[in-house]
Amino acid sequence: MMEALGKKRKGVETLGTCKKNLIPLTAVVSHLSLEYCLRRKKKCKETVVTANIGSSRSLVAGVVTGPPSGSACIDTPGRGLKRKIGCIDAATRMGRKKKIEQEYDLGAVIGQGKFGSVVLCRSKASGEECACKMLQKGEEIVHREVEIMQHLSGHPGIVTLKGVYEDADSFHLVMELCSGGRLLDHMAREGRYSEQRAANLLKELMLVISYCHQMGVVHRDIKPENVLLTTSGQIKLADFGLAVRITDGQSLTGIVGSPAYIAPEVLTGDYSEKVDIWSAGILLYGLLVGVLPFHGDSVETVFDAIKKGSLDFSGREWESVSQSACDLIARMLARDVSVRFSADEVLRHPWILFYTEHTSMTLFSQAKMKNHVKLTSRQLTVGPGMESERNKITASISLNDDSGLILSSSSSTKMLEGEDSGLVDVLAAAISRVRISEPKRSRLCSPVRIQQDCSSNIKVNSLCTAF
Ligand SMILES: Nc1ncnc2c1ncn2[C@@H]1O[C@H](COP(=O)(O)OP(=O)(O)OP(=O)(O)O)[C@@H](O)[C@H]1O
Repeated sequence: MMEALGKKRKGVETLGTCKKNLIPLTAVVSHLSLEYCLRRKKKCKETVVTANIGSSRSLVAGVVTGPPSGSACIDTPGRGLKRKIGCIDAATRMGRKKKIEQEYDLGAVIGQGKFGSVVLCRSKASGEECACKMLQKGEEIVHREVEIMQHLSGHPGIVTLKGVYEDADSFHLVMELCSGGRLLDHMAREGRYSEQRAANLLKELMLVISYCHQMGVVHRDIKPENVLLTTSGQIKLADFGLAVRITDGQSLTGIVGSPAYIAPEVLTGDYSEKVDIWSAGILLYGLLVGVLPFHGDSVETVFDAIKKGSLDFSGREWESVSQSACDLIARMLARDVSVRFSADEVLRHPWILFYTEHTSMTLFSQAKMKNHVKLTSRQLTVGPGMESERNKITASISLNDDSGLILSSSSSTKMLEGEDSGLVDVLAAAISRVRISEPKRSRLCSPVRIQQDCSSNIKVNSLCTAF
């Protein structure tokens, strides 16, 4: 298994040019390595900015952000690296007594980051296979990455950090293994995603992003390279090397991220957690059409496109994409941050609800099969203006006493044979007219306690008290 995975990853890395119908990897990969330059050059010494929070002023720096109020992690700019290393000491007291080699067998390289490699490893005690990220000492960023992974640990959509080991030259971060590879590689292999698949994937991702934001963490590097998959296909957000903690109303500065996915406000000044929504919007765009909206030959031209380029959904590649999907992308890629959707707003968008809510999909399938579904009493009729421009469809939506959406539709045969986007638009628009209650936190984000084996040094959901 260890060898097989190592070989698989090696193969994946060669996917630079693609066969017919596959997405060229370069079309979605963030090949311009901005964060590398910045990490090297600045070692994350981001600008310290001040922001008004109610009556108090708060200092925020990229590396030493203030924690959410009430959190145990309190730091102020000026505390040194030694203080931060205390965090790792506390988290890995047991692990540091032993070298990683005493507890794990190290195997093949399964990934290459810019600051070290990721290898397969197997617990000597339990036989469990994990991934081990090896980072050279001297990168302040390690401490923040560890602290944030601990802070977020326990959510099923986040790679669990199982332990941190240290030797003279490097840190070893032992993480749960995501054998399914990177989302980027799936996109390159499989080509454009269907709307249903993209919506389900985006929903999973947005649940994780929503959780991060609720926990006061901005990831700042959302991209398909950092979305890993398990063997069962569940997504796991990885690489918190650029993540930072933030409180409501605080703003961040410092140009970090991967150029093609960077939000415009990152380039011009203060920014907030909404940068993650922008990056996820770019990812959704890539999932649906296989290219990214803002690209260029150099970092500068990419940044120019991000600042000035407009979204264009009129190309051939968009013909089969529903207007509702385009609407969501436009809301996620709104340059005006005040109107850009939050993670929870994305999750409540009709396009997401349509493809991911059980009632909607059941009805959609029934509509496709029978071309006519009628199930209920209390009718909520889609108005006469709801006829799709692309497909001749009429539909009526009803809401039964159990709040299940009910559809009565008729549509052209042509649409049912292949072009579903019109029906999607009609239903999504209808769904948007139904009052959708505020999602309960438990529904949006239900962190589960991950069982960790006894070799783990990290307590689930423990907060680092050293910051
Ligand atoms: N838990 C894991 N399970 C399986 N593979 C992993 C895991 N973590 C990382 N990898 C692999 O290692 C690669 C590099 O990991 P990661 O992104 O964390 O490193 P990095 O140095 O921060 O990378 P980047 O260049 O994106 O900044 C990933 O793209 C992935 O292929």
